[in-house]
Formats: sequence, C-alpha cells, structure tokens
Amino acid sequence: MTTSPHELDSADPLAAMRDRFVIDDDLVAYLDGNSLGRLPRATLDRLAAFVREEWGGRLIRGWSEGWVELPVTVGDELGAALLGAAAGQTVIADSTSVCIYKLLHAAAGLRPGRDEIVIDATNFPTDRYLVEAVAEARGMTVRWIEPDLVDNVTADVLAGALGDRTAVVLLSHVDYRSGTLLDLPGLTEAVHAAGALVIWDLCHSAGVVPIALDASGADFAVGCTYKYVNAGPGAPAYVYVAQRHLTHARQPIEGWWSAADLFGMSDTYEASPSIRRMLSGTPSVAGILAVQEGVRLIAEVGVEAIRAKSELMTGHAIELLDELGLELVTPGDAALRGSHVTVRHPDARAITAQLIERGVVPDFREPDLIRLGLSPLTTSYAELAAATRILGEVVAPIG
Ligand SMILES: Cc1ncc(COP(=O)(O)O)c(C=O)c1O
Ligand SMILES: Nc1c(O)cccc1C(=O)C[C@H](N)C(=O)O
Repeated sequence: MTTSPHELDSADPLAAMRDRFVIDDDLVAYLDGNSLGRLPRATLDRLAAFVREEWGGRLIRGWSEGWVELPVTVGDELGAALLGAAAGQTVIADSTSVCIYKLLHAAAGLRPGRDEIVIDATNFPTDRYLVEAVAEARGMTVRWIEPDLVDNVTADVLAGALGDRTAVVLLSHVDYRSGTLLDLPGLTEAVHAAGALVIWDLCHSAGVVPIALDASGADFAVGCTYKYVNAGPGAPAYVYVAQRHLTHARQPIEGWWSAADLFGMSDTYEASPSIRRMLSGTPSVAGILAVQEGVRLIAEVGVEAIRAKSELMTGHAIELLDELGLELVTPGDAALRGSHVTVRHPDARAITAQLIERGVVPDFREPDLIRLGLSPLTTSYAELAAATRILGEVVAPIG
C-alpha cells in the first residue's frame, strides 16, 4: 500500500518549519521556491522593526552602529551555515550577475598568460553572457563545453576542455534546468590539476545541498539568496573568495566600499586586505537583514536535514511523475540531483499555464521544460501530491 501524503507529512521532521513562513496565498501548490522562496515570518517582523526603529529612529547613526559591518558579519553566517567557509571569505553584495562579473575578472587576473575561459553551453544565461563579455573585454577566448543536459558537466567532459591555456572555469553546482548536481570537489581538483581557477555558481544548491568550499579547495563562489535562502525578490547575492586569493584578487568595480579605509576619503585607492575588497558601493541594509533571517532558519535545522528531506521528496516526485508516464530530465540517482525535478513535454508552455490557472505554480523553461521546485523548509507532501494529481488531469487529454 502506498503511503499517503498526510502520513508523509506527519513523518517529516521538517514539517513544522512551514509554519515559520507566511502562507496566506490562494495556491494549491507553490513549487517555485527554487526561483523565489517564501517569506519567513521572522523577516516580516525584522524588516518592519528595521524600517521603524533603525532607519526611522537612528538615521545616519545606523552606519556606525553596525550597518557597515553587516555585509561581512552576515557573509560569515552564510558561509558557516551554507558553504563550509571559515570566517572572512564570504561577503553579501550586489546581484549574482554583478558578482560573477567581478569574480571572472578577479580570477582571470590571477592567471596572466592564460587566455581561455571555460563554461558549459547548458549554464544559466547570465553566466554565459558574462563569460562572453569578460572574455571580450580581456582579449580572451571562450571555450565552450557542450554537455548532455541530464549528465551535465562530468569529469570526462570537462577534461576535454582544460589545457595550459585555461585561466578560469565557471560552473553551476546544480543545473537550473535539469537539476543535475555536479561533483564540486572532484571538478575543482580537475581544474586545479590544469593550473586553472574555478568559480562555482551556487544559486540552485546553497541551502539545500551541503557544500564544503574550504575543504574542497574551491577558489571562488557566488550565489543568490532569493531561492532556497528565502531572502526575497532582488535580495543581495554573496561572494566567496578563498583566503589564499584574498590579498591578490582584484575586482573591476573598486569603489569606496572596497577600499582599505571606508571613511578615510583617501586621494588614492588602496584595496581592503579583507573580503570587503569585493564590495563596491553602499549595500542594501534591508536586503542583508533579510538574508540573515533566511540563513538563520537554515542554520536552525542544518543543511544536512534539509538535504535529507530534499532527497526523499525529489525521489517521491520522480515516482509520481513516472506513474503519469512523463519524461524526466532530472537524474534518477538522488546523489546526482539538487532539489528540483524537471519534466520535458512538447506542450510544456500550455501545461504550465493550465497548472497556474488551477493554483499550481511550477515554472516553464524554454523550450519544453516544466520545473517543479521542492523547497524542503516550505513544501509539503500534500502540496506535491495535489500538484501531481492536477498535472495528471491536465496532461491526460493531451497524451
Ligand atoms: C544559476 C543562476 N545564476 C545566476 C542567476 C541570476 O542571478 P541574478 O539575476 O540575481 O543576477 C540565476 C537566477 O536568476 C541562476 O539560476
Ligand atoms: N531572478 C529571477 C528574476 O529576477 C525573475 C524571475 C525569475 C528569476 C529566477 O531566479 C530564475 C531562476 N534563476 C531560474 O533558474 O530560472
């Protein structure tokens, strides 16, 4: 006999976390937490208090009462809870795209004499566009890897692209379409063996997949906070720079916030010796506070527990989708996938529109993919069951 969604929710050790989020929408199922996570109740209170008391009450004094340090203190919290990063290597800043731009320049600058940037053709558009832009600006060449969408960047595929011209490799830890999880330690080692540096885009893995950047010897990493970190639309991103690169890495938007003495108003620029050198201008205090609340919720239960639920839930989703006879483009092996599951269907766009009409929110990705994001802190088995039941009703007449 199959286990009911109610029984699965009752047995879920993270089920109570759902109550820590605002869930007052009219949806049957929200399966898009991998694009925009739900609003934590703590964030609602924290931001209201910040606006009223800190901004409203303290005004400019807030900068010397803690705001200036926030990018680094919250960066350290995020690094410790989500990235396996010791303090002093992670900072909250800008958007993922801007941070990727900074890191590509910084990494390329550390490998003078090498003129290739390697990236896979399946990577997220902003990553691909920025690699092209930075390569052009620096007179470098883009070396494209063309992996299979499901297998994605394996050691073999990457090996064929690396050589003594490789300066930098940019990889996404979890593929935004297939959900394939790459071997971060293994691929990092392969890049290093070629004498190159690696930048990891952790957008679709941080908060749902345990990550050990320090232990893996990763050079650089970047990611957004509005997905599994639940920090809200447009919340700032984070940048990780391994300690050993900190004093040498130079980024291209050096402003007063990356300078050694922020309020020194010096005539000449001297980069901060700390991770602050990755900042540029005034950060969004409200945005960083939202990141802090999201990180604290994850830290409370730990990424390992989140991953355990994610593996079970994505496995359960795959079973339900298999029963509907749908084609999956997500690895069947839990060790090889992140926390979203993707279906390929020629009518994916129309199906997604019908699902949304019936209160089920997944997302559609060009050209024929429907992505179901399972966010372990907020997604219930009841939601997943309702979504797949409705999906079955929608696809049945189409075939
Ligand atoms: C893998 C990946 N990288 C980068 C981004 C874009 O980052 P942003 O728009 O926050 O700069 C996203 C999602 O939007 C993404 O999924
Ligand atoms: N960042 C987004 C946005 O500003 C608008 C709509 C969606 C997004 C997303 O995050 C998309 C997401 N990265 C994806 O994997 O497709």
